[in-house]
Amino acid sequence: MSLNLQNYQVVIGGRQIVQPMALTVLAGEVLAVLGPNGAGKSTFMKGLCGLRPAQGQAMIEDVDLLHASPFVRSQLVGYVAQDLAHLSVQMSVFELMLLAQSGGRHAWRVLKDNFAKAAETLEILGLTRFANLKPSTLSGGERQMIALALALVRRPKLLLLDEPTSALDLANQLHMLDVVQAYTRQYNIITLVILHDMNLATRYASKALVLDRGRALPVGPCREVLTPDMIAEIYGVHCQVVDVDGGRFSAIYPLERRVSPSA
Ligand SMILES: Nc1ncnc2c1ncn2[C@@H]1O[C@H](COP(=O)(O)OP(=O)(O)OP(=O)(O)O)[C@@H](O)[C@H]1O
Repeated sequence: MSLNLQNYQVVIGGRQIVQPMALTVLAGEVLAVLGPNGAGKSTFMKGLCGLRPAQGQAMIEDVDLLHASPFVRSQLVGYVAQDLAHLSVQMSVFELMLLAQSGGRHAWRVLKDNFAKAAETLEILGLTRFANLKPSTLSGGERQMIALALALVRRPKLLLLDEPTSALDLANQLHMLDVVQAYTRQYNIITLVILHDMNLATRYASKALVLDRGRALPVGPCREVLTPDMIAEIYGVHCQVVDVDGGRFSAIYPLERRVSPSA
């Protein structure tokens, strides 16, 4: 299984937000999506799950996501948005975990295995203690973890995460991305994750896609893409890359801003 984008682009109100691009991501891979503020990362991702008017082709398992029905798309794609306002409902986390498995059907019945999947997913993420609480009573970071659980409980083939760690403390950033990486490998799915933190990207993603004003730079392994030269050119920041823990990790350390950022 793979995700194949051909001539994929997003135009909104006559403005080309994502320029025509091609991309292949293989099953079991985590692809980090990076780029400056306003580069088009969220729009790129929303186009794949039908929330923005994308053109071209986005094939997964012989289905073109751009022409699939919302129900078919919901069976294939799990999406965690940046804005989690939709979690402010008068339902408990466990009820939402059951609802998430309905795939958007109007006539919805709770199936026997829906309960087991909901409980198991909360357990994997260490969220069982929140099952009977309403998301509105949880912290921003806890809600981000719940949003991931709601995406995973539907066993997606394509997992799309828009800055999933933005509200998480250091331990939970690692916990969330450990789970995402392990889940991606274990279930052989495809994960695209928007991250601003390049160190998290190099640690958890096998490849990186950098968007610059809607234009996709060539995709490759994080260490080959996230170089000081690229960061200086695209972000206007002078960085040093250092090996950490005997080369097990590489860390990108910003030294100084070279030019004023555009956003
Ligand atoms: N619905 C919309 N209508 C018109 N323009 C939009 C819409 N959504 C996004 N844009 C524009 O598209 C550009 C890219 O926005 P997008 O949110 O995709 O960027 P991003 O890379 O995710 O940014 P950030 O890192 O700040 O979240 C911005 O200039 C934004 O104003």
